[in-house]
Amino acid sequence: MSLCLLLLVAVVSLFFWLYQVNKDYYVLSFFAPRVRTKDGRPVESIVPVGKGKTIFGNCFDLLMLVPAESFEIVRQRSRKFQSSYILYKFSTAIFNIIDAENAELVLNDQNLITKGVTYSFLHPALQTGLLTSTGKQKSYIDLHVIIKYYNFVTGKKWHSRRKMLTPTFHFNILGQFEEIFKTESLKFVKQFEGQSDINISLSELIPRFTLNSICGKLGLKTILQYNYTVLLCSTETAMGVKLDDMAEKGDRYRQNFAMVEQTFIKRINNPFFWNDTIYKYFGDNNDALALKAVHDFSSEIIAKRRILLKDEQQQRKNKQRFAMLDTLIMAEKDGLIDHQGICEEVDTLMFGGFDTTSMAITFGLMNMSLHADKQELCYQEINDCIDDDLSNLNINQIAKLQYLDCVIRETLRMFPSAPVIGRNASKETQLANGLILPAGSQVVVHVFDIHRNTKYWDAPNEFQPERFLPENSKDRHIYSYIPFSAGQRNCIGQKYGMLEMKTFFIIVLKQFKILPLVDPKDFVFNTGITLRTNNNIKVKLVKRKL
Ligand code: HEM
Repeated sequence: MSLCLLLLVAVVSLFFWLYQVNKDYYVLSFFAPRVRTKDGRPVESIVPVGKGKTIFGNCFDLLMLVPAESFEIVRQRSRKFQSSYILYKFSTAIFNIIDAENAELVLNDQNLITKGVTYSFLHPALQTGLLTSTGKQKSYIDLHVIIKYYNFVTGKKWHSRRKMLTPTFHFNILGQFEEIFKTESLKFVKQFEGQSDINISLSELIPRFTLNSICGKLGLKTILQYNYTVLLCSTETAMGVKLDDMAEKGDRYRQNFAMVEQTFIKRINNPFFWNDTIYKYFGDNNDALALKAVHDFSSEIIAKRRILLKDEQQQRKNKQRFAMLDTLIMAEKDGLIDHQGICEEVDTLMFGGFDTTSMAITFGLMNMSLHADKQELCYQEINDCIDDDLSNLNINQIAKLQYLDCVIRETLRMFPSAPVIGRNASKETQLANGLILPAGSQVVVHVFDIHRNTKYWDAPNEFQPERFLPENSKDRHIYSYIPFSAGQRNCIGQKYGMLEMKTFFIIVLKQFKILPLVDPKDFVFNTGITLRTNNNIKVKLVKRKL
């Protein structure tokens, strides 16, 4: 009897303790520390808190979903809440941002420059290069969870790498790379020589162009000279000249990176797999071979560039090209970076540089195909500014193409290559809206939703490049448009990417009219590292009469 009483007291005490603890921690969501407010108001008076599918908060909302379903669920939440919102997932509070005001707060907060916990899923592929690093790495097991956070304290590593690489993206330096973009774009159109019209699969062809361009920027122009294989959508027949050894490796690199991305998505959707150890033993992680292939490709690039650089240094009188990889190799000589560091930056720049621009070019060509009138405006503007022999195709002339700029911007608004940006609150962070995010909270900026938020954009699903004309953008919140992110961790390659895309469009539009072959209404988007669709995006190129 007395034992029963004792047990009852113990159970009641336990429940009472859990009840008390639950005020500060979402107990059933594996003790997620709760977001608080500065003045003690309920959090819900500032932002809504999403109810989960189970009693475990939002832990299992995305479990077992395919990437297309998880992409749609996130969009549904935005439509439902119509404002930024909080979720509780597996011992973490997640502040989801879908408005410009909160995006501004977060992207400019010094406490929020550390990347989100999910970026650590990219560490096997990219290690801690510029995109994923912040500073000195310290991992710890939170008392009440088994999630490993990457809490970067000093910011030293990221700062020094950013400082090292920023000069290679300087506007004056970019001008020198215009030649690579021009050469690669001309190679792209040359493969269609002699054909009056052709259906092409952009999803296949464009990534080859952008991977080749970034390898050029890394300093590999001379070893990645190859002809493209033309993939005819109708027959899927490979036509053209045999790819050389390096080109095949480039294709394999892309395929292998796609496998690495699959792992990333699997881990995002299943909170148990956020823990490296659990994933190692219970996840079907069969991406070791893919990772090896990805790293072998970049290692080969580095090794080849080391040899080329040695030869070039002996030959060249004055430094003409400031290749990115050269900068890293030089810094290695000065003891500022080691071979491992060079590898992680090369992996990061290749990853950051080819997939983002290839998605933007793909959607850009598709948009032009669907809007003949806008395409014609671009074509007229290009003809007015750029001579047919491309002799004046340079950075200054390109800067005059205002409408083309609007078309690219509008494409990146509708289809942001990086649809999500994630941050980790390295310590307790108070936001100007009154919210207090506990240390370890995750912040997810949904760029896709901000770009389609009706608060800033009329008819957001319509392609209207004119929105970006200066007279139409002056009253718009700056953070309502953040395809390249903003603040300290903004995209280092944005000017490079814009120049590459513009050069490509100029050369393609000068020679071809672009006709539609797909309807975006049929598109099914997927959760991914970059914006993904299940659909093969195609257009028809019709030779212009000169
Ligand atoms: C359409 C083209 C591009 C888009 C839309 C884009 C978008 C972005 C975004 C949104 C971020 C922030 C990511 C985050 O905070 O998680 C970012 C960062 C970054 N991007 Fe880009 N990017 C593009 C092109 C490029 C190119 C061409 C390169 C390299 C040649 C590049 C290299 C990087 C790097 C290294 C970072 C990390 C910067 C840092 O944290 O200091 N990106 N990019």
